[in-house]
Amino acid sequence: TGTTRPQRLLRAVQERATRGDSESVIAAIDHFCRHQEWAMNVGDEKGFILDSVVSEVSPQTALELGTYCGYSTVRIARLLPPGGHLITLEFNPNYAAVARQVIAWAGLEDMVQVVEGASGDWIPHLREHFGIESFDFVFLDHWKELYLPDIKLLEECGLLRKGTVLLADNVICPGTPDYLEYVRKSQSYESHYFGSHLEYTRAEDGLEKSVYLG
Ligand SMILES: Cc1ccc(Cc2cc(O)c(O)c(C(=O)NC/C=C/[C@H]3O[C@@H](n4cnc5c(N)ncnc54)[C@H](O)[C@@H]3O)c2)cc1
Ligand SMILES: [Mg+2]
Repeated sequence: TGTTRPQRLLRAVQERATRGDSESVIAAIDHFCRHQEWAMNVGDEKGFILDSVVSEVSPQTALELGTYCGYSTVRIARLLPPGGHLITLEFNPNYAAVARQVIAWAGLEDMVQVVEGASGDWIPHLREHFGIESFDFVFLDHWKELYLPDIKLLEECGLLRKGTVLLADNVICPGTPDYLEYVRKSQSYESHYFGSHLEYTRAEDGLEKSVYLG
């Protein structure tokens, strides 16, 4: 029983990145994924688009669905404004354990809450548990067939407000057809597609930014 890929990714961060330097943590993960082992992080090319949307929204409250190793968690948290906070949901305890260490290595543990459990179970309890009124920004990067049910649940729980920005990874590859159709057809969303590539490859992929209109 050797190590898992997330554990090897964490070791690469601890060996190559400088504690407290989130840019070096991001660079260490991208290097690991390009030169050692591909992993399903949003990556540097789509990460640049993620950065620009997060900077534009400058969210006080942010939610991420699917932490995995914490790469996009670090990308988002490093750009939060003073007082900003990111809740990230991850149901695999092994991934959550690695992500917590990656986030801590980047020195961002005070801005981030890694919550272990399934999004469908947790979303109805976020308000009472974390005192969240609504989210300014939501990043979707978990199982692709859960994107649609989970934003519908966020709507039903009143956790979206006029202007909440949703950003969804992988809308082309692996693809999220039912989610795309919904946000592009619904009168409640204003959607825009940012074309890019599947992380660390030349395959087409992209991010869909959808603003909730209430
Ligand atoms: C055909 C094909 C295969 C793979 C790819 C490549 C490719 C590229 C990508 O950027 C991808 O994001 C993916 C992808 O499958 N991502 C799924 C990501 C899951 C993470 O989220 C966690 N999780 C899953 N459901 C939940 C849930 N309810 N509540 C909380 N956490 C959840 C899991 O525990 C994982 O931490 C795949 C491209 C094409
Ligand atoms: Mg993804």
